[in-house]
Amino acid sequence: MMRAVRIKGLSLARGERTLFSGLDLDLESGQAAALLGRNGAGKTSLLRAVAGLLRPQAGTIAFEGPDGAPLEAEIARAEGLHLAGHHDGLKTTRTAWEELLFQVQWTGGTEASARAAVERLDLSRLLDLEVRRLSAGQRRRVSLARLLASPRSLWLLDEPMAPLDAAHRAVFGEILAEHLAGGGMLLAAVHDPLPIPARSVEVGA
Ligand SMILES: Nc1ncnc2c1ncn2[C@@H]1O[C@H](COP(=O)(O)OP(=O)(O)OP(=O)(O)O)[C@@H](O)[C@H]1O
Repeated sequence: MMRAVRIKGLSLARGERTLFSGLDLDLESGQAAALLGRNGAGKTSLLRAVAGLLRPQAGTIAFEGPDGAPLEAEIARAEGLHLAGHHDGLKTTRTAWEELLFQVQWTGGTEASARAAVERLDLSRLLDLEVRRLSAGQRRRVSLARLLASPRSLWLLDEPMAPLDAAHRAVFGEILAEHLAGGGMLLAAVHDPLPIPARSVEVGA
């Protein structure tokens, strides 16, 4: 199980432009960090770099298991983290249930865990609808259900609450608190405060 992420001296660039450099961030089991910064500062890019989808210009991103044992980055990423972004990666022509089940099974969860997540995120009435017919908030709840249904230590979330209504923000806050209490970690790009205690990390120049 992943117990820590250590980012040292990280620089990221898009095209010719350096977004930020020299970023250090340690995240350990049970901790949350809120990535703050203006539009275009590089918060999404940082999440993608941690997920292994964007190669750093400089610096390192390392993952640790129990007792500080280093984890091989490729395995840590494949088995230890979830990335949920703006583009939620849901296939729009599948029904909500087909898509959720596919994603949950792909990431190591079970049908039973998917059903439990459906209950928790109040998705039962939406399951037969094609993803393209869901509202932004409903779609986001489908993608958050995946996090619940296939347990992974590190959640990388890009403005997770933006499309959620007040009631579902409250549920989401409880889910985050449980994830951290169970030893999980959270790195979230946000413009509004997270509904749980989190360290603030300013991204960008
Ligand atoms: N595929 C890409 N190719 C080139 N530039 C990109 C690409 N994706 C993003 N960028 C640029 O990288 C910069 C950082 O984008 P990023 O999405 O990481 O910012 P952000 O801090 O998450 O912003 P926001 O608060 O608006 O979500 C932006 O200027 C953006 O235009």
